[in-house]
Formats: sequence, C-alpha cells, structure tokens
Amino acid sequence: MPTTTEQVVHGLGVSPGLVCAPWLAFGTPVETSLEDPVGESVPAEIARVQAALATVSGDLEARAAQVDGVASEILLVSAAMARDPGIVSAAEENVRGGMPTAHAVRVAFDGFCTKLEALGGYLAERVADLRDLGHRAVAVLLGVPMPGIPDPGHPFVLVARDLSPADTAMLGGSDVVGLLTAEGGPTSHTAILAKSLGLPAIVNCADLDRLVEGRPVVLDGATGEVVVDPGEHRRSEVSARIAEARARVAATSGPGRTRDGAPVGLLVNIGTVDDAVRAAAADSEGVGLFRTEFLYLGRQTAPTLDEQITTYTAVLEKFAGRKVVVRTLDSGSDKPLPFLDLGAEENPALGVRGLRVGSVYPDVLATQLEALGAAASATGADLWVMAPMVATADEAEGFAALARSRGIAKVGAMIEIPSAALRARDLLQHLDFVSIGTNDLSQYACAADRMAGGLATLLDPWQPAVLDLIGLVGTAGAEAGTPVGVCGEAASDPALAPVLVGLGVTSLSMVAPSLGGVRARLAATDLDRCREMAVAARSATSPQAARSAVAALESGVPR
Ligand SMILES: C=C(OP(=O)(O)O)C(=O)O
Ligand SMILES: [Mg+2]
Repeated sequence: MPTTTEQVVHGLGVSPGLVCAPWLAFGTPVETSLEDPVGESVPAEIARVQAALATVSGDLEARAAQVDGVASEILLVSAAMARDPGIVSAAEENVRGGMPTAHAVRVAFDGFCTKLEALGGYLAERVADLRDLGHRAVAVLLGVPMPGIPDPGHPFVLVARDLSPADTAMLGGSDVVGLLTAEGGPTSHTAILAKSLGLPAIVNCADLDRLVEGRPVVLDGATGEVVVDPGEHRRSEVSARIAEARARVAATSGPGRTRDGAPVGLLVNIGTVDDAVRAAAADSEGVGLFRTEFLYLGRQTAPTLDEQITTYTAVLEKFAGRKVVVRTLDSGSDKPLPFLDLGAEENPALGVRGLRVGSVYPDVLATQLEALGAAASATGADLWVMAPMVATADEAEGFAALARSRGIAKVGAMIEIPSAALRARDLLQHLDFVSIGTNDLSQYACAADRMAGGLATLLDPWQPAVLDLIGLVGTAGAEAGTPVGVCGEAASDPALAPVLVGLGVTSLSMVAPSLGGVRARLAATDLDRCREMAVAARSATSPQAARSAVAALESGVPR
C-alpha cells in the first residue's frame, strides 16, 4: 500500500525499465549580464574568447574519444559547431563593442540560436545543442563548473528540462540509472540514446516542479509513472520486481517465441559499421534495420560504388549466417545532403524524401543497389533490401524491379506512410517483405512532427489509429504469407510487443539492449493472448486506455 507521503506524477515512458534512486538535477548554466565587469584589454579578452571556445571544442573531442558509435558522432558534431567561425567572430565583435566577455559569448550564441530557430526543420532542432555550447563557453570564461551531469559518486536519476545530444551522449560513463525530462517526445534523441544505453527514461513530464532534489524516486520507463518519496513498502516491492525482471530476462535466450512457441524474429537496428560490430555480439537473429544514411552524411559527394561495397561487405560479414535487412538511403527532410539538391521545400517532411529522392537522382539509388548486390554475392549473406517512404503499389513495383535487376533476392518496403498501410495488400503483390516504421507512421497518421516534444501524445505508438494501420498491414501480410516486421521505436516496448504480434507482426527490430525485455515478455504470452491484447488495444479510444486494457489482460502474465 502506498504511504501518504508518496506523490505520483506522470510523463511519457520512452525507455522501459524500473529503477529506484535519489534524483539530481542537471547542472544549470550560469547567467551573464551587461552589468558584469568588462575586461581591460580588448585583444586579451578576444584571446580569452578564442581559448574558451577551443577548450569547449577540445573537451567535447576528448569526450568523443571515450565513447563510441552514435554518442561519439554526436559529440564530434558539437565540437565542430563550437569552432564555427561565424560564432567566434560574432563574439569578438561583441567584445569590441564593449560587452563583458562572457556575456559577449552568450549573446553571440543566442543570436545564432535565433537564426536557426527561424530556419525551422532540422536546423531548428540543433538549437539546444548550440545553446549548450554557449553555456559551456561561459562556464570556461567565468571559471565555474561546466553545466551538465552531476558526479555524486552514487547511482541517481537525472532530472532535466531537456538534454542536449552532447549531454545525452555522456550518460554512458556516468552514475545515471534513469532519466526524467520535462520536454521531449518518443523519438527525441534523449529517448533513442536512453534506449540504446538500456536506461529507463520518461520524457514530457509536466510536474517536475513537485520534486525535491535529492529525494528518492521510482521511475517506471514502461508506464511513464514516477513515484516521488516512495514508502518502505513500495521500495521493497520495486526491488523485488527489478530482481524478478532481471531473472526473467536472464532465463530467456535464443530466437524469439511466444509462450506457445510461435516464432517472432528478434532483430537489431544499426546505423554504422561500429554498431554492427557491437550488435553482432547480441543475442539476435540478425539485423532488422540497417540505416545507411551515415555513409552519405557529412560529405560533399556521394560515396563511390567501391566504398559502398567495402562497407556493406564488412557489415554482412559480421552477421554471417543471420539475416540483414538494409534500408536504402533515406535522405531529404530532416537529413538533407549537399550533393542531392532538392530545391527549397515548404514542407520537407512531405516533400522529396526517402525513395522519392531516387526518382530525382536515379544514379544514387542504382549505385547503392548495385553495391548491395555485389556485397551479397561476395559474402553469400542473407541480404534483404527495403526502400524507405514508399507510398504506393507502383512505387513498390518500381523499386522491386530495380533491386531485383541488381541481383537482390529479397526486396521489401518500409510501411511508414498511411497510404502504404491502407493499401498494404497491393504493395505486397510486388514485395517479399515489409517493415513498419512506426516513428514516421505515427507522424503521418496523426499529422504531428516527430521531433515536436509538445506533440508527444499524438506520436505515441499506442494511439489506436496507429494500431489500426499496423493491424491492416499484419492482416495483409498473413493473407499473402509475407513477413511483416516493425523497426520503429515501438518495437522495443515490451508491453507493446505482444500487441504487435497479435496484430500480425512477425519480427521486431530494436536497439540491442532492448532485446532481453521484449524476448522475456513474448516468452510469457501465448499467441491467442497476444491476439486478445491486440483486439483490446484497438477497441480503446486513447493510448492510455489501450495500455490499461492490455495490462488488464496481463494478469497471470509476469511483467
Ligand atoms: C524506423 C523508421 O525510420 P527512421 O526513424 O529512420 O525514419 C521509422 O520511421 O519508424
Ligand atoms: Mg522513417
């Protein structure tokens, strides 16, 4: 029974897991003002500005060297931003104009943030990173501790308004055992990185003001529930549940199965060769989504055929004997590339992105498919290739013909546009498999920008409308005898996994740390129960009601 001092607040659970620990706030940046003292020598102050920015950049580079994969890449991009000549000269100009040095730097960063915000889209999302760099430079100039993750020497739940990628990237080496933020959505970088680190996380929690720093909290990343000041009884109940969950995960291994033995492929999502090296060691049946964008990002020309063959061969070799699903380039919208000029677009998320870029730049798609075909025949790997952002059966047919002409045996499409889900039956006539991208499917089904934390409820994959669309694809797949995967963030939610299986999904692809929880949940649920859960979730009229309806059917199924 809860004690009277307990308080419960709610956010959006984005990385499952249960934890009980004291919470600490993310270090707040120091304020600056025009009233601060001004340095005596302008040249000396300018030199200090340059040194501070170099220190911030160097610090991030050093941190990048301590981590790897996505975290390292994120830090290196931030390090480069701190050296941006435009920012350096704006800060110098402010110093020359008589501003106190730290304030001059702060104002320079604020100016660039405003410009980025005005540009909107992908660039506007970099504002948090840029602001964070400004705070760091100010801390160096004033000789105060860097804002950021505390280091108390014991495990703690980190509480913040939102986290910049640079800070999220450092979570791995810290004592943080859970994350709670006031902002952010289910596909924010905080959510994705927390999941890749296996950290329970809740975002979009409006009630953070009710928390008193240093007090213990119980954070349930599956339900989004936060219990502040848990009583003795609650704490021992949580410890028992954590121990049980660990034991259950440890007790299951190997290919995914429901309790009564129906196979459900459990696969990993990867985005680089480094990811492949790490993920190859995980207990998975292969790769369900290899995002190939990393090969194209941050360069002025497209990667050559040979370069691509080398990369794909390296990844396929890591997964010898297991299937690897590669997605062709998903550029455009939030991933613009300088060598693929698509002109100005009013609404890039609804513009030329994904497979559509292939019709403007057919050589880029043809070269990628040729490289994939060559890598498959060199390795004899079980290669499956799918296109992103397919909207119609004609597009599926065209892509399949092109891929098959390059020697690719298994050709599929991502289902991430409602039209493709509604007419999955037509698409499947041309394809060997489909994989549902729930991140974009939610965005387009509910017309809610996937990066907009304020729209998190609309982006929740438990939205009954999204479940309906997934159900249509599952039914079409079952009729055609064609595999239907899910490779969006929804695949890593253990509570949703049986629902997806009940909707007809045959494989789930996620970051490696999520595999154990999903495998254990499936192993505890019969296929018929999965189907009942799917019906119950679709009968609900809100994500919360869907969760509750499924939880009610879980009695007797260990969580
Ligand atoms: C897996 C997906 O693709 P991405 O997140 O790369 O757009 C998705 O949209 O769910
Ligand atoms: Mg997508």
